[in-house]
Amino acid sequence: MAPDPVSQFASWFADAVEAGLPEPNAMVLATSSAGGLPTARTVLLKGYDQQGFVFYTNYESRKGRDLAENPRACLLFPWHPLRRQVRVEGKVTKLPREDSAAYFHSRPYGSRIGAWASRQSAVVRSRDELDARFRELAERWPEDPPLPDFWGGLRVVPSEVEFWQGQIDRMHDRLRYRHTKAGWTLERLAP
Ligand SMILES: Cc1cc2nc3c(=O)[nH]c(=O)nc-3n(C[C@H](O)[C@H](O)[C@H](O)COP(=O)(O)O)c2cc1C
Ligand SMILES: Cc1ncc(COP(=O)(O)O)c(C=O)c1O
Repeated sequence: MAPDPVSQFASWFADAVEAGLPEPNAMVLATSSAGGLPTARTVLLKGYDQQGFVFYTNYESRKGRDLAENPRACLLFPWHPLRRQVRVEGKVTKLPREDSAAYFHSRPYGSRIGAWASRQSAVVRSRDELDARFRELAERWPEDPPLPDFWGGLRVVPSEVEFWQGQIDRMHDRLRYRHTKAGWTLERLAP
């Protein structure tokens, strides 16, 4: 195992890509409201480094509202064909606007209009209404829509990262990194 979880993640992520897993960067993001109600959904990992794990979303979506009132999250990478999973826990911070803008402008035009057209997680009357909103916004910005102020990146800053490897007889390997004042400590957990 690597001395820190991000280096170890890099190695397992490379294995997931190499193995040809569909959407190896898909991860389940769990959040909870201030009242303690948990929810989970899939998002795409768009970057990671020693600072943490980054994804992009609508800040006013259900997950966005959860994270505004309770900025803690758990990420789960379900790499079943490799008999592996990785779980990341930590605090969540917003990306600087310039970083969100750089990513937003790298997205296909339609996805950028889509971000504007979708009040993510709100109830919509019909598919037609959604499509009309898309067309209206595409007319407003025939090219280069700006970054919406309600959209951008979030970073999960890891405090614990667990690497799980399936083994025979359900005697799996579970190795957990925990951030302490002294740096990262690595512990083995019972399967
Ligand atoms: C494979 C996959 C990847 C997804 N990636 C994202 C993403 O990166 N960002 C995002 O906002 N929603 C993404 N979604 C949609 C979310 O799962 C979810 O439906 C949406 O963000 C609204 O979630 P919420 O109402 O809990 O906030 C993805 C869905 C799937 C199935
Ligand atoms: C609503 C939504 N936002 C953001 C993303 C992130 O990916 P991309 O920036 O590649 O569209 C996805 C991916 O499925 C998505 O469904």
